[in-house]
Amino acid sequence: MQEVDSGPAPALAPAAVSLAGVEKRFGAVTALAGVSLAVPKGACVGLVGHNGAGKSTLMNVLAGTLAPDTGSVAITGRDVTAGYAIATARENGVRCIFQEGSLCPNLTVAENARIEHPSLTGFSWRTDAGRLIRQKLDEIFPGHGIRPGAMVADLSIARRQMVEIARAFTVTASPVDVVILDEPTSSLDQTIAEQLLAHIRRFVEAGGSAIFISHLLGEVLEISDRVVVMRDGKVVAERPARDFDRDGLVAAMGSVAAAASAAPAASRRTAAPRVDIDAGRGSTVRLTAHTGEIVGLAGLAGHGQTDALLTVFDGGGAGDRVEGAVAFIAGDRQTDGAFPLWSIAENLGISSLGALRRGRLISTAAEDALAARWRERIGIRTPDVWNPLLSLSGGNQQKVLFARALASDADIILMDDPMRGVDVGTKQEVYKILREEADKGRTFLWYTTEMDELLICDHVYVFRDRMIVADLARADLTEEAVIQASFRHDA
Ligand SMILES: Nc1ncnc2c1ncn2[C@@H]1O[C@H](COP(=O)(O)OP(=O)(O)OP(=O)(O)O)[C@@H](O)[C@H]1O
Repeated sequence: MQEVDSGPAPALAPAAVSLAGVEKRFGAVTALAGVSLAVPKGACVGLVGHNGAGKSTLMNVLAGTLAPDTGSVAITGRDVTAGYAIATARENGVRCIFQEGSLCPNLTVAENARIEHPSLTGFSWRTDAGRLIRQKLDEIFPGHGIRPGAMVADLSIARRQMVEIARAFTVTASPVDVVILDEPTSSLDQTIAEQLLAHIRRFVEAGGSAIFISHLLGEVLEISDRVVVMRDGKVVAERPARDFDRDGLVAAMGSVAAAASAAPAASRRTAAPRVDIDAGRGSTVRLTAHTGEIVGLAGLAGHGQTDALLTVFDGGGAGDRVEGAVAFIAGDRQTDGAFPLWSIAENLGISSLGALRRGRLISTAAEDALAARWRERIGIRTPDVWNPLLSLSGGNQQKVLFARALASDADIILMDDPMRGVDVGTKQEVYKILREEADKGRTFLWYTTEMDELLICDHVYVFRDRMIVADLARADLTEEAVIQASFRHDA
């Protein structure tokens, strides 16, 4: 059913930016099959859709980084299609915060800010750029703790994302009228994400326009005035946000509404744990995980969860125990784990080379069969598994990393918040697969920032200041309990 709900007209004044009849093909893939979209002045438009629906492609067209095959772009009613490019977009006040990040790692925060502001010249450009970015960081993320002189490579992913966001809102020569945010909160923890949402609201209330793409539907409903749903390169629904609820959005995206989370099996703690490590800095609680268990790691981002996973990956220290083969699924595929120039099939099979070997060589047929099986099982959207990994949408790349670990013969699977950027329908599939695999005897250690995901776990360790500060049994697991444990309560 491909119907577009009409809803009330978005605005009488010309839209801040609009697209009409935009089509874009990549070889055999039609990423955009005739999309029209108008973003009113002083409004935030939420954009949702399954992985590969065409959201990022649409944003790239608006940002001037991709030329459409057909269709037009207008800014405040003026057709700007001819020769539309990044510079035109910028001059007309359109800024984009890309999913993949665009900062230069070997430059400082201030130097990265200067790249977007060529008007900052003269001896003091570095100080001026530093001041500009610091002011914006202070405004959006009070208490951010980022120095303008810091090298971007030394910043955590969350801080890099904060700089990226702040930079998009800085103004010198050209205005900021329309800001496009493609999954901007995917590496931010909840407190920082809320600071960003509050800033976007202030920005639109002051007359700015925003396009907000996210797979966190609660976030989209909270921030948006209107929501646009895309499916297979088309807009299939568009309504005021208040006319949607979460299930309605999920249905419009073409997925089934979330079922109750998979039930855990009865206690599995009969035998000795498969993982038993000191989780760091004087934790009194050891981190243990048994055969068949899904163990959650919670707490604010950067409080030692990833390091605990890496300790297990390295086999633990003296007095620790890690029994069985281990696989790691990274949350940040740009720095860990993905081989962008390799094919999807090669990326998927790299942890299963033993099983794929025929004689002394890796069998292409076996690699092909493995990739085809997983393409089917978690819906990796591609016409050909031998296409490069980079031809996939962000969420589909993440699915490949996930499939790689599950296809391997690892007993222990470590997950470093890998489900961000994966659409709601696929998430439900993956949760089911996790439980099935745990029932077959695998052990999962899962760092996640999403409460829905913690609820799938058998028990959850909460980290604070690089220590385990709580071990919550499933029965005690509530959002409040996790939040309370995550924050220090100095009386
Ligand atoms: N450079 C490219 N080469 C080939 N195919 C591409 C390229 N960029 C995008 N595609 C394809 O276009 C389609 C739309 O991708 P797009 O990245 O726009 O999806 P998306 O809705 O942003 O997905 P996600 O939620 O996973 O980020 C996908 O099928 C993708 O594989």
